[in-house]
Amino acid sequence: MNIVVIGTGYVGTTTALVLAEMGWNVTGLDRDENKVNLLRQGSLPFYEEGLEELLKKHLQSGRIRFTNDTEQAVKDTDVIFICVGTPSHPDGNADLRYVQQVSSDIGRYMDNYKLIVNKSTVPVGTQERVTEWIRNAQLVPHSFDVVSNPEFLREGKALSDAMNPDRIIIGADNEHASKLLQALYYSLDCPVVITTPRTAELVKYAANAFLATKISYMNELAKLCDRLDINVKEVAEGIGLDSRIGPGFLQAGIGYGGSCFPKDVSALLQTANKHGSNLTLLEQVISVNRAQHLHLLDKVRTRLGSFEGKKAAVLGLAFKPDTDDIREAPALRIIRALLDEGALVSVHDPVAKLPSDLNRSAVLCASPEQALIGADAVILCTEWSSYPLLDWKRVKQSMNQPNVFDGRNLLDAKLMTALGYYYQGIGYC
Ligand SMILES: NC(=O)c1ccc[n+]([C@@H]2O[C@H](COP(=O)([O-])OP(=O)(O)OC[C@H]3O[C@@H](n4cnc5c(N)ncnc54)[C@H](O)[C@@H]3O)[C@@H](O)[C@H]2O)c1
Ligand SMILES: O=c1ccn([C@@H]2O[C@H](COP(=O)(O)OP(=O)(O)O[C@H]3O[C@H](CO)[C@@H](O)[C@H](O)[C@H]3O)[C@@H](O)[C@H]2O)c(=O)[nH]1
Repeated sequence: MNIVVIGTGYVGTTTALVLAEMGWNVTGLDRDENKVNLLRQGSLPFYEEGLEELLKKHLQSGRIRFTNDTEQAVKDTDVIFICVGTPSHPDGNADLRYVQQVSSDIGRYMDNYKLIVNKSTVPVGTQERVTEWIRNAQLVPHSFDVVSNPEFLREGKALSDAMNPDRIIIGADNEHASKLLQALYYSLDCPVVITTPRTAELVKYAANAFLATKISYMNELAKLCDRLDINVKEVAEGIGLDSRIGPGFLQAGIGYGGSCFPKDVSALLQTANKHGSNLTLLEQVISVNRAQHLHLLDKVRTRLGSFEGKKAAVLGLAFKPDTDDIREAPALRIIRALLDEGALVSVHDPVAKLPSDLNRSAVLCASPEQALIGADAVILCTEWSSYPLLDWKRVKQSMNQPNVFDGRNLLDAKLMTALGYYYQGIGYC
């Protein structure tokens, strides 16, 4: 069986490699020639542990290839996975232009039956729209099925999440299509939920919105903990041991970012609004998240007085560790606020780079030690595992004032205080 995966971003590349690892012949298709060339040479267009080795392995085994020839790729295949981006419109609705474009391409070029599997995160009703877009673009009628099969991988853990999923959701409107997809996934050992396409589409948004709600809840609780002198990490441990709550996604911090939670929570709200339903809880989840970085900045301001002329060393740019993705990263909000208030900002991240609009106003340093020289405050924004290993005793000598504001509650508060730092986390840590 030949499979084409359209879109070679995080989801497409990971999906293509996992399918190749299962033994299928896979073609990765992207309209971005640079990405296709990089992948052909065995390099990833983004940072993700473990994927490059698998890419090299399957380029060699011949089970994976990359192309930007849509017509040929569609004609040569039996199964097509759609993994293109679904960014936000300014009003929060999902922008489906890439999904529409690939659907039209599929319709135009198909010459026999195809199973089309949508892995992009799309609003309820999109499976029906994709079906219509394909049908409208067909020059000669051919049969096809469109199945909704949302993806749940996390950046930084893409490979292990895709190889060992908690569940597979298959939203199909006929048994033939759902059986075909189940056969493709034969080697994955996890529960499979067979449902309608619309339910599958909602499951994806509902999962992300629920996880975002857990985070905003802990972030609000952390502010209360700061007033009560209670450690929010201990509260998280205490409630997380309740099997009905679970320990995951209870880490308070400077808010969630990334290419998924912010856009998906907004898109779900838009869906609710369009259908006359209120999801007021989610409105609060968003507003808590938008303001969460300000809580840390207030702590810095209280300590330093004003930011004018002060030097802040920001550790971590990426929206989470083990990725170079800076989309909606809380660190960027913090850097922009510091610069607006006259601070000098030095930044370190093991892999992420500054966006072009901050390239001149903030300084990206090659090491955390370099970023800390002359600093009045360290502001830790991403919990990279290398930061606790820094020689904090030594680097203190190079700072102007030994202040550490830990936006991810990563460092050991007692140790930092014993070393002579003024240390503040989120939620009396
Ligand atoms: N990033 C994640 O961790 C993640 C996890 C689960 C689900 N998702 C969802 O999966 C989808 C893809 O996310 P991503 O992060 O991989 O996106 P991405 O933006 O990193 O990659 C999308 C790719 O699609 C390509 N593309 C767009 N239009 C095309 C066309 N007409 N023909 C060929 N290629 C085309 C782009 O060039 C790009 O390389 C989104 O809907 C996202 O919400 C993402
Ligand atoms: O307890 C926590 C857990 C996470 N975060 C933050 O939440 C954001 C998202 O983290 P995470 O969910 O680990 O990363 P993503 O790669 O964005 O993955 C989410 O979004 C993907 C795209 O839809 C889904 O596939 C995944 O299941 C879902 O976890 C990051 O900024 C984290 O710092 C917290 O603040 N506290």
